[in-house]
Amino acid sequence: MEKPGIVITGASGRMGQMLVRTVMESDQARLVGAIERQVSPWIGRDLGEAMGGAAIGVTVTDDPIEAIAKAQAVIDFTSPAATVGFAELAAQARAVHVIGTTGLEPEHLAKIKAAARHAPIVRAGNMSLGVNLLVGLTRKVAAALGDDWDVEVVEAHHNRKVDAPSGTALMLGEAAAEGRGHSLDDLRTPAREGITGAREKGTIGFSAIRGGDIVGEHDVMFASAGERLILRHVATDRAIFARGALRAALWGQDKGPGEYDMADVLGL
Ligand SMILES: NC(=O)C1=CN([C@@H]2O[C@H](COP(=O)(O)OP(=O)(O)OC[C@H]3O[C@@H](n4cnc5c(N)ncnc54)[C@H](O)[C@@H]3O)[C@@H](O)[C@H]2O)C=CC1
Ligand SMILES: O=C(O)C1=N[C@H](C(=O)O)C[C@H](O)C1
Repeated sequence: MEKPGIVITGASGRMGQMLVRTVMESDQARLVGAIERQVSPWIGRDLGEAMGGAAIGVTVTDDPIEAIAKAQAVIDFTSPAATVGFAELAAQARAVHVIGTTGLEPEHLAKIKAAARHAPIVRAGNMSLGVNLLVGLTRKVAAALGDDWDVEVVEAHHNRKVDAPSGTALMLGEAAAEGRGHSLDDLRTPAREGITGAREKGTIGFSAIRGGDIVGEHDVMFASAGERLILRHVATDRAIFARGALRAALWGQDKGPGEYDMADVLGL
């Protein structure tokens, strides 16, 4: 059987380039397309050459309809508005859509849900094995410790990141809330600034650091009187996200329409 053909969106981005390398090195998938924005200087160029290497016979395009029509999977780490458009096109092509994009608002999620009626969509704010294990640990620790343990999620990322809190921080916050039998919407504290008043018992707070080339660091802090428990994940290489995304694209090949996450892919 032919290996699944993969299209990478946002191919010139930090994750896009990492995904291209990961798919090219894989013996289980073929790279069949690379999409960028119309304004990108990479449009019309051979992808391998644009990345500073040898030609690979894939031309970067700003025509997602043509590129996605020949794909069995679309791996997409771009922006919320772009991702919604790609979800519709991947659904029309009955291709697996792997979404790593973060910063998605309820209106984007509603459109993604609609697209998932026609094809499988795997979406996660973090595609690494370590973070997805940490999500499960966070749920368990939050359930074991009562709400006299304050939960704070602290994340740090590079200075080009545009959304906060990170998608991972929100996954961890949601897991802590679930452990306490709530949804994050019930327990989330607004960002702190000025005279905020004392901390409300049982709530979940978020802090975001942006600087330099930090790949991604997340702490879930449980703070009580006299002690603190901190669960930590540190990403030092974007390859962990790209490997997870390719794994999701391959896993989705025999799945029916629907919304899935990395816990499904990893069997957690
Ligand atoms: N779920 C996960 O494991 C991870 C998620 N991310 C998320 O992935 C997203 C991208 O992150 P980076 O690669 O660091 O950003 P980036 O800014 O380096 O790359 C994004 C790329 O998407 C392209 N793009 C935007 N709109 C487009 C459109 N309409 N058509 C085609 N291309 C388009 C941009 O030109 C750019 O090249 C962010 O939301 C980030 O939070 C990043 C790392 C891991
Ligand atoms: O933008 C990034 O870089 C990352 N984004 C994801 C997030 O928002 O959590 C995953 C990872 O932390 C890197």
